[in-house]
Amino acid sequence: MISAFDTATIRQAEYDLVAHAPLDHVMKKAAGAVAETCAQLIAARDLARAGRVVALVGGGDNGGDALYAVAMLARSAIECDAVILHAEPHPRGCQAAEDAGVHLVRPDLSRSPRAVAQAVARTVIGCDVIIDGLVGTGGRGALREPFATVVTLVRAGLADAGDRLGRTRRQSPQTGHRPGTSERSRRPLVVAVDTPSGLGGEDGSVAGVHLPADVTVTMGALKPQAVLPPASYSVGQVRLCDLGVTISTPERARSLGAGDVGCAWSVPGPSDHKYTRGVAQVVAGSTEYPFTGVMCVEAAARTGAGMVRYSGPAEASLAVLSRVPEAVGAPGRFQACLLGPGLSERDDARIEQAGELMRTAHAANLPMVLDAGALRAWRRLVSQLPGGEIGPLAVLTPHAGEAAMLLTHLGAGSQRGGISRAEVEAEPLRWATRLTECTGAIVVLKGAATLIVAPGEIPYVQHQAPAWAGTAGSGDVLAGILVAVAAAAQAQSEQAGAELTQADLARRIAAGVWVHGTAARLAAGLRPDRPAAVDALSVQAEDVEPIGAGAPIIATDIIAAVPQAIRHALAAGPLRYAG
Ligand SMILES: NC(=O)C1=CN([C@@H]2O[C@H](COP(=O)(O)OP(=O)(O)OC[C@H]3O[C@@H](n4cnc5c(N)ncnc54)[C@H](O)[C@@H]3O)[C@@H](O)[C@H]2O)[C@@H](O)CC1
Ligand SMILES: Nc1ncnc2c1ncn2[C@@H]1O[C@H](COP(=O)(O)OP(=O)(O)O)[C@@H](O)[C@H]1O
Repeated sequence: MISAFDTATIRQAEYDLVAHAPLDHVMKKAAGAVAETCAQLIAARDLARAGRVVALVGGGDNGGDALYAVAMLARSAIECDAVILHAEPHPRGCQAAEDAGVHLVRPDLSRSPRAVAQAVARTVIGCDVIIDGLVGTGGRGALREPFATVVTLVRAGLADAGDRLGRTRRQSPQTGHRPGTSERSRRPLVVAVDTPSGLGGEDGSVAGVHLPADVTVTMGALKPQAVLPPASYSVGQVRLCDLGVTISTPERARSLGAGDVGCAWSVPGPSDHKYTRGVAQVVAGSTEYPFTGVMCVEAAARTGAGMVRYSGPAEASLAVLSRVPEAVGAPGRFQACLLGPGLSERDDARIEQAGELMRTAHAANLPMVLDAGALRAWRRLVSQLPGGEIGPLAVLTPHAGEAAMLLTHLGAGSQRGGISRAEVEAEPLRWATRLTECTGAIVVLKGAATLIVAPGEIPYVQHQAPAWAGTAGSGDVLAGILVAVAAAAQAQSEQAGAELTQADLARRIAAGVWVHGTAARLAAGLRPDRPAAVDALSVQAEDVEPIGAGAPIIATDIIAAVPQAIRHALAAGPLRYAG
């Protein structure tokens, strides 16, 4: 499990630690982790020369960390510059850097931000690693000048270097030459100290310009921006420097790892049979989208449902049964239902069928997953329920557009005119939380990072899926996985004679999201574990997964990889013995 805490909480814990330690002891430990990371990245470049590092230094302790880091690197013969961008940089850090032979560059800060930024850009040219020590946890609001212009220019320079690299790579087929790791990683890598400058929001939102990092070496504990989107899309690989802080307050967000999923997963034992493993009922597809049900049903079956029942239009039933002959067309008992993928609002018969199943599930307090068409038909469906309440075991799976539509429909925004998709994408946690408050349901807000939010619970955020997973039908596969997970959870509770709680269901749903993302990784040819080894500083530079790693996939490839993803989770989870 990866846990992120509020920045203010972490700062307080760090202050307590620093107060009882010798002068700059904690800062040197933090700087050591930054230096170690830079040295590893440079070593992986396979250079004939020693390598060059440029630190961008702001006025606080974040800049102090950067200065001590370059001092350490300079002592191991790496060429280092520190660009001082504040009138009063950390004095002992500056002294240490100077003593170690770091070249201190002091642009004239009375000049225009552009002139200062150009001086920075000139220093950065040709370096291997940029250490971002402008602003850390002490940052307040959007970056001020000259930092904003410095960051804008450095970003532009990095993009140009990336383009030049791209052109070189495109030429390689003519020469038959395949670029090696060192050539591929020629663009300077950005190592952020604690947090990329400009990313400071506690909820993952991003205000203004920021400097995206390839690696973020974070101190003490993970800050919200390390896991919450959209900020989390700019932290790169996160490495945690354990300063020995203890934090007793609840997390801001959590992410399940393979071992957690292995623990949460229902596995059949000798006394189990198809009914105790969970029966999933799927209502998907319509005359407009006849084949959506195929993906939902197959995904549910491959996730390990004891049985999958399917209801849909006649032509769709034929398609489902020819692809998954194990599916059952006859109605009957079920432990969880999935309503909505490929459901058209114009298909009254199907909406009526979904409404009937919803009433059955609601009356029996069974989990139900509502996706796509069921979200669009919200008013028609939910108004049929007693009190118009969907209940705590409902799981809503909108993407940002659907979430915006539903929030608008529920009157959740403060502005007239409703909520837009862009607003949800800019503040996904805020809006997923709002949606969960308005409905009382578990909300799975899908995206590159998928949030799983339940009222009053710590949100889960899962980052496993590669961007290749954003392909038509991928959400149908997720919905199929989730209904199987929900059916298994309900069946297990029934066996134990206990009520399935919303918190337990939310955790299992997060595990289902992990399986979807991991299956997509495997299908795309990536290793199952996303290289975000937050508890290790020793991860190699090759482990930094570039954007675009892997290969295109289609949704059915994800289904095929589901069993392998589950196998991986179970192997990482506990050994289970009878009794
Ligand atoms: N607190 C601690 O005990 C420890 C802190 N450490 C480091 O210290 C950092 C926190 O240090 P500080 O509290 O000095 O804060 P920072 O160094 O993060 O930021 C403060 C500086 O940034 C400026 N600033 C704030 N908001 C800005 C904005 N929007 N635009 C431009 N400039 C802005 C301030 O004027 C000030 O100069 C951490 O991120 C971490 O890197 C580590 O050394 C570990 C121990
Ligand atoms: N950039 C991305 N990176 C990772 N996963 C993504 C990305 N974009 C979309 N996804 C995932 O792909 C799925 C798309 O679901 P959805 O939008 O409902 O598609 P469809 O309706 O075609 O099935 C979701 O699980 C989402 O999290």
